Amino acid sequence: MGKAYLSMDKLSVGYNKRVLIKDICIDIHKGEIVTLIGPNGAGKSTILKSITRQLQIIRGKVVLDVNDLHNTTFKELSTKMAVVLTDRMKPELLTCHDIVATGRYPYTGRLGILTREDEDKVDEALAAVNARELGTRDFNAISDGQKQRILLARAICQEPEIIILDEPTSFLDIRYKLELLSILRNMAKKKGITVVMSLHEIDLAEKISDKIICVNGDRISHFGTPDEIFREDTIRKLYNIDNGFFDPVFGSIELQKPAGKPKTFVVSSGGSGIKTYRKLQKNNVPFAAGILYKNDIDIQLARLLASEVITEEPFVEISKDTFEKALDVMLSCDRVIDAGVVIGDCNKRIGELLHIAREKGMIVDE
Ligand SMILES: Nc1ncnc2c1ncn2[C@@H]1O[C@H](COP(=O)(O)OP(=O)(O)OP(=O)(O)O)[C@@H](O)[C@H]1O
Repeated sequence: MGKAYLSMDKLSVGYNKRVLIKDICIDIHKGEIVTLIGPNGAGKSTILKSITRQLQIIRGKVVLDVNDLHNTTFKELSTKMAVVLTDRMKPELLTCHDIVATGRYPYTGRLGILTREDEDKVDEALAAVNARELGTRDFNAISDGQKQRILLARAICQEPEIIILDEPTSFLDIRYKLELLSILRNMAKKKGITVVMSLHEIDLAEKISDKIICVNGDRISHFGTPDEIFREDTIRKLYNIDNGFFDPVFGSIELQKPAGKPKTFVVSSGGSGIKTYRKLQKNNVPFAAGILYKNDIDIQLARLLASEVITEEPFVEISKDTFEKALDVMLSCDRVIDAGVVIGDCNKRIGELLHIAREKGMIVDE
C-alpha cells in the first residue's frame, strides 16, 4: 500500500500530561474508512480529539499528508480536515444555514462573505443530508439527530480531504443512520476523502469500515480489517461480554441462552427455525435443536441460543448415529416444534423423527 495520509507515530494521548493510551502506531490511507470501536470510557474520543488538535498530544506525533499536525496552521488544517463533534456546539442565534455556511469560511475572505458558489455548496450540502427544510431554523431549537445531520452538512461543504466524526450515528434513527453511512461511503469511495470515526454500533462498523481500531482503555488492542477483528473472542474480550454473545456471521449481539435442561425440541431447516428460537429465547425456554446440517443457516443462531444442537455433515444422508442421538435428546423433551423442514432423500431420518414425535403426541404449535 502507498504512503499513509494520516499517521499516528508512537502517539501517546491523555489529559493533564497523564497518558491514557500510549504508543499508538497507525497508518490510515487516502479514501479509507477507519472506525474506532471499544467500550465506554475506552479512549475513542480522546484519540479523536488528539488527532484534531483539540487536545494536546503528550508524546509522539500525528502526520497529516506530509506535515506534522502541530506545525500546520489552523487555516491550513481547516481546508484539509472537517471535524464533526456534536456535543460542544452551543452557538448563539445561528440558523442551521449559518452553521452549514461556516464550513465555507476556510474559502471565504476575512469577512466571511459567501459567493454565489459558496451559497450553492451550502444548499447542496443541506440537500445531501435531507435537511433543506431546516435551513432557517435556530440550530439550538432542533433535535439532536437533526443537529448531527446539520453538522455533517457543514463538514460536506467544507470539502475536506479527511473527515473526523465522533459517534456520528448516536442520535440518528435507522433511516438516517443508513443515510449518513452511505454519504460517508460515497465521500470516501467516490471522492477519495478519508473518514475516521468512532461508532458504538459494531454491526454498522463492520459493514462500512475498511479498517477497525479497537480501543481498550490503555492501549489499542487490535488494528485490522473487519474480517480480522469481528471474531467472537476478540469482541467478547474488547467489551468484556459475559452475559451474551457476539455473532460474527451476522455482526449481531445475542442475549444469553436460557439456562436449564431443554424440554423443547425444535426441528427446522433453511432459516425456518430462527423465529421459533427467538420466541423461545424471549420466553426464557431452554431448547434443543436438530438435526441441522452444518451448512444450514439455522445453525448460526442455534449454536448461540440452543442448549444442545444435533448436527450432521453437509450433503450426506443423516447417519444412524446422528439419528439415534437426536432421538435420545428429543425423547428427553416434553414437546417438539416442527418449524418447517422439507424432507428429501438425504434427510429422510428427520421425517422419521417427526413421525415418532407425532405418534407420541409430542408435536405442539409454537
Ligand atoms: N477532560 C477530561 N479530563 C480528564 N479525563 C477525561 C476527560 N475527558 C475524558 N476523560 C477520561 O478519559 C477516559 C477516556 O474517555 P473518552 O471520552 O476518550 O472515552 P470514549 O471511548 O470516547 O467513551 P464513550 O464511548 O463513553 O464516549 C475516560 O476514563 C474519561 O473519564
